[in-house]
Amino acid sequence: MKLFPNTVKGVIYAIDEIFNQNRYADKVIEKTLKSNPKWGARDRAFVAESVYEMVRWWRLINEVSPSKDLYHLFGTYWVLQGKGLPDWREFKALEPQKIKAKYEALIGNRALKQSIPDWLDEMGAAQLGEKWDKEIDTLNQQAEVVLRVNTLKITREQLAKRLAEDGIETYAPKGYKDALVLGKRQNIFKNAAFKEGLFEVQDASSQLVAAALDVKPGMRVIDACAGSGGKSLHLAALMENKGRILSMDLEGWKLQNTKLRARRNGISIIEPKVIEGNKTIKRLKESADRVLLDVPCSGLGVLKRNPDTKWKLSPESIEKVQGIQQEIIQNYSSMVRPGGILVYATCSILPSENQQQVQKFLASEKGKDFEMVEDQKVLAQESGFDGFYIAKLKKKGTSRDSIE
Ligand SMILES: C[S@@+](CC[C@H](N)C(=O)[O-])C[C@H]1O[C@@H](n2cnc3c(N)ncnc32)[C@H](O)[C@@H]1O
Repeated sequence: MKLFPNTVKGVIYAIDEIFNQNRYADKVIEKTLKSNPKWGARDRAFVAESVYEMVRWWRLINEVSPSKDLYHLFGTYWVLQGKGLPDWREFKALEPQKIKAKYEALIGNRALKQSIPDWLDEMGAAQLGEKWDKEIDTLNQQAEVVLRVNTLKITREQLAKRLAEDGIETYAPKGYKDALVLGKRQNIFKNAAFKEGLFEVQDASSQLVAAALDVKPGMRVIDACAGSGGKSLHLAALMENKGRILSMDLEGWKLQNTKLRARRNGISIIEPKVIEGNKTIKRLKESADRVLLDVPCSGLGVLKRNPDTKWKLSPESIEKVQGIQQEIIQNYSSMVRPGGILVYATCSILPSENQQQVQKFLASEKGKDFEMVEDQKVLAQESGFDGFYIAKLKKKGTSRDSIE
């Protein structure tokens, strides 16, 4: 593959913004692509992919590169990809053989070779034991692009056919009834089928969350950490757009996105509600047949698509989010009616954010009203998709599902 000075310059600019100005990788890439409208599809793909991969392998590249010069770091990344360097002045000081030898000498140092902080390697090994080695290796691979078919508007077969007519090949992964995986990475948001609300982009593991709630048309459902509404939209489709979904979050701007997405999806049963403290929760006591707690988490299960997470996390930030998770399950579980179902989910692979939180809740005063139905510990190495945790709990008492 040939390198071009202007796109490499774009990559260097983006890396500088991310690591020296502390900006988010996805936002920086979006801005870089926007300010270079003349780049073609291949140039854009090259820039986006190179930036994400350099972010992913940042620690390793820095270890192996002869200096911190951004062109040297890019060149080192390029050599580690097994590619040849052009005869540019910026790459003169780089010796590919030396770079490769330095890389080979890292054998046995997992944190460096997998390009993660030491503390994360220690935490992963302590919590996942022998599964950690393969898990971090899998989480360092590129994510596939997965669509969730909006079954309110189209079937999976029909959507696959429609996309194939546009030259977009997909396959239907086994065990995920509404999912389609793209054969090749591309910007699918540009496709007319997206604008018509025929699908959303949502990882296959994430699609297991709404499915775990076992919703029926007509139910009253609360999605208490709804964010921009990924799971709310899925729930609405499973409910055939009948019943009521209260999509709640602390952040109003995220719920605005939920509203826009619901409109595109042809959904009318979603009602956004900003949480204004405990009184909002208290007012909804025992009001829902189903409550989803898709709680904030470390995001360690989705490192494939958000590689910069590992540079932003710390042991302290993980401990802090664990406190919030326990607070949410303790307080928000009160909204489930007797006989109803509570689902606790994270996109983390750490037991301390997952089963240990649920066990702590079940052993507490408020948890005494609940029993575990089942939980799914979805590791990336086993699923082939993101890492997730999904626990389904039932509130004791007689079920009186409010199907209208
Ligand atoms: C994992 S994200 C949710 C993703 C979303 N469910 C989706 O499928 O797109 C967690 C969300 O919890 C929200 N959050 C954080 N603390 C909260 C709290 N105490 N109560 C409710 N929501 C909270 C965050 O704003 C964030 O949107």
